[in-house]
Amino acid sequence: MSAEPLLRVEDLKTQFFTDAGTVRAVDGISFEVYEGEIVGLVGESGAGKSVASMSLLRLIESPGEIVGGEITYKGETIFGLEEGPDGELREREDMLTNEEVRTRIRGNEIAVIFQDPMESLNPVFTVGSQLREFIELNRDLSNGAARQEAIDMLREVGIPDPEERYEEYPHQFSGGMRQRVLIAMALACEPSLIIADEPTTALDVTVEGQIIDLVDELQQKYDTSFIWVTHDMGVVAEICDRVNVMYLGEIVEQAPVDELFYDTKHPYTDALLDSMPRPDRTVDELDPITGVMPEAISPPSGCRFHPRCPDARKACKRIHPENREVARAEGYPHRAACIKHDVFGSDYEESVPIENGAGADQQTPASATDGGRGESERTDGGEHDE
Ligand SMILES: Nc1ncnc2c1ncn2[C@@H]1O[C@H](COP(=O)(O)OP(=O)(O)OP(=O)(O)O)[C@@H](O)[C@H]1O
Ligand code: NI
Repeated sequence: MSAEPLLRVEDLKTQFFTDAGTVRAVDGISFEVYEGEIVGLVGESGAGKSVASMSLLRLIESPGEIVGGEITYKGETIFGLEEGPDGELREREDMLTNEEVRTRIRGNEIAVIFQDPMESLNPVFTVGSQLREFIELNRDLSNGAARQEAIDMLREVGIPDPEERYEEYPHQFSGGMRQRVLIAMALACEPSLIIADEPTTALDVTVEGQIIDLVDELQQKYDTSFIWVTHDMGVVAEICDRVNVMYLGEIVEQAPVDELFYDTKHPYTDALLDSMPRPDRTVDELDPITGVMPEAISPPSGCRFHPRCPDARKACKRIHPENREVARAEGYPHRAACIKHDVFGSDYEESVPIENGAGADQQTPASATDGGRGESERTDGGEHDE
């Protein structure tokens, strides 16, 4: 593990101010991406994975806003706040301007691949011309040189007959082929980091496997770092070096991938793993995670997972744990936000178990159970605006 991470995210908070209330979509997440590694962001739908990804490139639009935290990329401040003379938070002086993020960072340094290639490809232009124009704009190449580069890139990502396919339109490509084009586009400017938001979710399993193999191969060749967003633990196992598990806007566990699978420290990760089909288990043995994830608008008190957690005790309703280092593996921290671990020094052991599962009310919002989130204790002792 090299000294300085490529990307450092600290206590990032992104909220949406809606008529129904404030959606705390990303609620204080911290993680790093080192050079050449593939870091997973995994969790159920609504966990905040996409909002977190978009925040990294400052692509959040109104009514959404990054309200706190710090994003540092290669020593530059993509986002950072400081306290002004009047005590109000303001953007830090060294924070990159919108213009700088747009021209210097997006595409050139950090590229994004989205789930639906049709959102990123224009149906009325040929695939080749779009790729060529993108390369021309970003790399200062002549039209002819950019065209050749585009064809080479199409070949590189495994598009057969790239000269002919260059002249075709996006609808003439299959889903998997379109996703390959987006990978070519992401790689075209040789970025140091690619954020891939569920890029294989819409594909069938065989094609998904092919795309994952391709990314693995390209990653080794170019040494590009990736943030890989997915809800699929199988994909995580295939591709990630380290993993962040998200639940309701928070990272609840973070570890190198083998460590996460074989020495799981958070009950939510356990539940995700149990709900995943595996070769050593039959379908009947699959345990769906009980209950549904509550809304990010009114998260439960204490540990946000406690209403669905098989290990939950009364203390879990009260204490809101931060993601704290509970072990080390392969030179990296293994962090978990669960007070059953000794490092939290909580009264978990003496606390009475809560009935979850059959018969128990899974979805009781905080307000109905424990007087609301306002009464949660934080384990980090820091000040929190709850
Ligand atoms: N524009 C918006 N306005 C209001 N709320 C939003 C907006 N975009 C996202 N959210 C909310 O933010 C939370 C996190 O959403 P996000 O899309 O990041 O989840 P996700 O983990 O990417 O889920 P999925 O797997 O379905 O893509 C959700 O509660 C969602 O409803
Ligand atoms: Ni998403």
